[in-house]
Amino acid sequence: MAATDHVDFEKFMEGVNRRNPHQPEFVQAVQEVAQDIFEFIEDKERYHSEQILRRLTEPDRIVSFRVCWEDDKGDIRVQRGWRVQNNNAIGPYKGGLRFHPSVTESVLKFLAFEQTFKNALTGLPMGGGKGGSNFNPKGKSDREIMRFCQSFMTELYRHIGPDTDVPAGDIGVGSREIGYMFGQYKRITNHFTGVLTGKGLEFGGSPFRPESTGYGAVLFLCHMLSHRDDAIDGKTLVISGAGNVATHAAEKAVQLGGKVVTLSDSDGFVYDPDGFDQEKIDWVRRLKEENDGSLSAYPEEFSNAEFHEGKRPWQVECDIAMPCATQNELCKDDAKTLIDNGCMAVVEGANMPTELEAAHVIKDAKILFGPGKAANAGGVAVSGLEMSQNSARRTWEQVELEQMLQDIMKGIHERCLKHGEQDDGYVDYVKGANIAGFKKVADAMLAFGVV
Ligand SMILES: NC(=O)C1=CN([C@@H]2O[C@H](COP(=O)(O)OP(=O)(O)OC[C@H]3O[C@@H](n4cnc5c(N)ncnc54)[C@H](O)[C@@H]3O)[C@@H](O)[C@H]2O)C=CC1
Ligand SMILES: O=C(O)CCC(=O)C(=O)O
Repeated sequence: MAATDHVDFEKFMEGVNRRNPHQPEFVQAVQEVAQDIFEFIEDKERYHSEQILRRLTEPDRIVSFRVCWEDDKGDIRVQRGWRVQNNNAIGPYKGGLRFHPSVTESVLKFLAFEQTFKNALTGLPMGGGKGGSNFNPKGKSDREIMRFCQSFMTELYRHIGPDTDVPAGDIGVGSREIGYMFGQYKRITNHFTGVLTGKGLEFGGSPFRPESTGYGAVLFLCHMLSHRDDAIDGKTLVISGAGNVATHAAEKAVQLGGKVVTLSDSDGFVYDPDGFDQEKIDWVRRLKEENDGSLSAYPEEFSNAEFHEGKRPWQVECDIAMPCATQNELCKDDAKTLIDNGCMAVVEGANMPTELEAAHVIKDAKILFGPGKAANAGGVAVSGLEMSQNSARRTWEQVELEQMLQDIMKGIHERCLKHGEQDDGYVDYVKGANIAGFKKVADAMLAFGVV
């Protein structure tokens, strides 16, 4: 095929839309990546003739299954479960499981697609996958969670394995759920093996996995700032979310001299003008982990703070915004408000928290923009290290893992610079991450021929 005969970006996206009806999140994720890839492969014939991007937008396989469980009243409940195995060109499928009522096939396909590039960016040998269920853990008893996890794994176990596919946690799936699922896997298969990451330390988990996503995102932010001869010390941060990623991002930012003034959940956001310190962050963590509570209770405990019901925190003045809750939580108007208020950096702790139009506003303003697939890759990176520890049947110390995470985040930043630095000195981190992630996976696919 001559270079001029290539399918162009618009035609390509028409095809993606046609083949994936009613899957807006997946189409959005593909569009965000494909824009940059089309520019990169313009003069690279093999990527076109071998249809690499077309192949990458068709998951290797999607498994969908019924999850039946019994609630505490004895009623039978039926949920849907999925595992999307997107691409294993550079290693076993790897990526989290999400339990949330908003989970659909589209959401999991977008997450698995993103995960493929993210995992490549870490430099570790991991392919991309994602899974989960529309099960809502909110308000469920511990026994109900256990029965659901066991039922979920009773089907999932036949599709995963330490060299095949290694799931982990995501929204609604923490160490408790991983424990229940690992227990069931072991019981069914009689294998004690590294088939899940994020496990408890007593049974093969890695120190530092809980901290790694949030800490890694702040380390990535620090690299972005230092590339501009700046630092986090003294900066005000607005963070959304109150879960694993948000609270650990807040903790690391505070340790490094930042002032974090918000956290949020699905009920609204807390503004604390005095800033969150370790005691307040621990309180939020306990509220969420032990009591499944709402942040609306925060001002009763810390009197200077305000709770803003049903709102997101992007109106609050800040130097740095870190969306760490969920997808599409920062829209075009939010982006404009942040920029008007003098925000100098948006760094994504969550996966695709920024709507496409908002991302364009941020890029056009030429402020720093750290995409999730680079900024939040520290979590899956330490999961990759947990896989290595399990294979070698050993455990590294926390200090060793912290050092490895630092090196990995530095490497990801360098890979983004390599492909994202523009002639005027502006670094397009989105483009840099997309191209660096794509190139590694694409070159492996080329080596395999047409499969
Ligand atoms: N846990 C991990 O290691 C990694 C997580 N991520 C991403 O980070 C984000 C957060 O995940 P985790 O902290 O692990 O989950 P989590 O379950 O610990 O916390 C999620 C938080 O987001 C809030 N939230 C959920 N839906 C919301 C909505 N519609 N509006 C406002 N708030 C909402 C919840 O209230 C909760 O505070 C997700 O996008 C996830 O995919 C990315 C990389 C790794
Ligand atoms: O640690 C893992 O494998 C899961 C991480 C994840 O789901 C993510 O990076 O979004």
